[in-house]
Amino acid sequence: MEKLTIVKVGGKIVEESESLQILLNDFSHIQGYKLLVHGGGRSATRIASQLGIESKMVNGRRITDAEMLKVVTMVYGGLVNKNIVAGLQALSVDALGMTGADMNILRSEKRPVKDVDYGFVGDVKEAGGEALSKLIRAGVVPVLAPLTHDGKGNLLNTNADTIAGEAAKALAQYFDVTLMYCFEKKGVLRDENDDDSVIPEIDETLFKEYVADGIIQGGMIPKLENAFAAIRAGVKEVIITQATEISSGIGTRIR
Ligand SMILES: Nc1ncnc2c1ncn2[C@@H]1O[C@H](COP(=O)(O)OP(=O)(O)O)[C@@H](O)[C@H]1O
Ligand SMILES: CC(=O)N[C@@H](CCC(=O)OP(=O)(O)O)C(=O)O
Repeated sequence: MEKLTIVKVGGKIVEESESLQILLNDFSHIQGYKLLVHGGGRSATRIASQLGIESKMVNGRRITDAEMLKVVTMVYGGLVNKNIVAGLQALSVDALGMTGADMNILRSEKRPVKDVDYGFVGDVKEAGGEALSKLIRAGVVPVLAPLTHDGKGNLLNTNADTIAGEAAKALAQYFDVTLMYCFEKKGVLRDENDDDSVIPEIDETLFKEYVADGIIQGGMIPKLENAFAAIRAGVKEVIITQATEISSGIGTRIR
C-alpha cells in the first residue's frame, strides 16, 4: 500500500503565526500523500473571551453551549482552517479545508449527559475513509477542522486529537498510515519541565503506569488514548513529536 502521512497540529503552534509558518513549511516538504488536522483550542478561548464568553474545560474537553458552538464554528471552520489553507496554497500545496460535515467525512453523536453535560460535543461514530481516500488520490491535501456533524443538520465540537485518530483509522484501509501528533514539546516526557527526558517508545502498560504516577496528565492522556486506538485499528505508526521535528521523526513512538 502507498504511504499516507497525517499530521495533527494543535494549540500553541496554530496560535502563533511564526511557529505555524515553520510547521506548514515542513509539512509542504513531506513526500507523498498527506493530510493535516488542526486544533485551535487556544484561539477559540481567546476569541470567546474577547466576546465575553468564558471557556470551561473538563477532562481536556470544552463545555460547548450554543454560544460557544457559534464561536468554535467560526474559529475552527473559518479563521484557523482558512488561514492554514491559504498558507499551504502559498507553498504550492493543493489544500482543501473541510469540517467533518463536508462530504460527510466525520459523523458524530452528541455526547450523552452522564456526570458532565458537555453540550454540543460530538463523539465520532462514522468516518468517510473512502471519500477522503478518493480526494487524496486525486492530489488534494485535506485540512480537517475539529468540527463534526450529526447528520441532522447540527455541527458538533470534537477534540482535534480525536479527529486525527479517527481519520487515521478510517484511512488505514486504503494507505499505510503514519500519524504524527505535533505539539510544543519534544515528545512524551518523563519530566514535563525537562525537554531531554523524552520517552522514546511507549506501550499501554507503561502508559497506565505513567498516568498512575502523574507523569502523564492533562491533554496528553486523550492524545495517547487516541494514539493507542489508532495502532489497534491498523495504523502503521504513531509518533508524538515537536512541531519542528516532523521531518526528522524524532519523538515518542507508540507500540
Ligand atoms: N508527560 C508529558 N509529556 C509531555 N507533555 C505532557 C506530559 N503530561 C502532560 N503533558 C501536557 O500535555 C500537553 C499537550 O496536550 P494538549 O494541550 O491537549 O495538546 P495540543 O497542543 O496538541 O492541543 C502539553 O502541553 C503538556 O503540558
Ligand atoms: C470538544 C473539544 O474539546 N474540542 C476542542 C477542539 C479544538 C482542539 O482540540 O484544539 P487543540 O488541538 O488546539 O487542543 C476544543 O474546543 O478545545
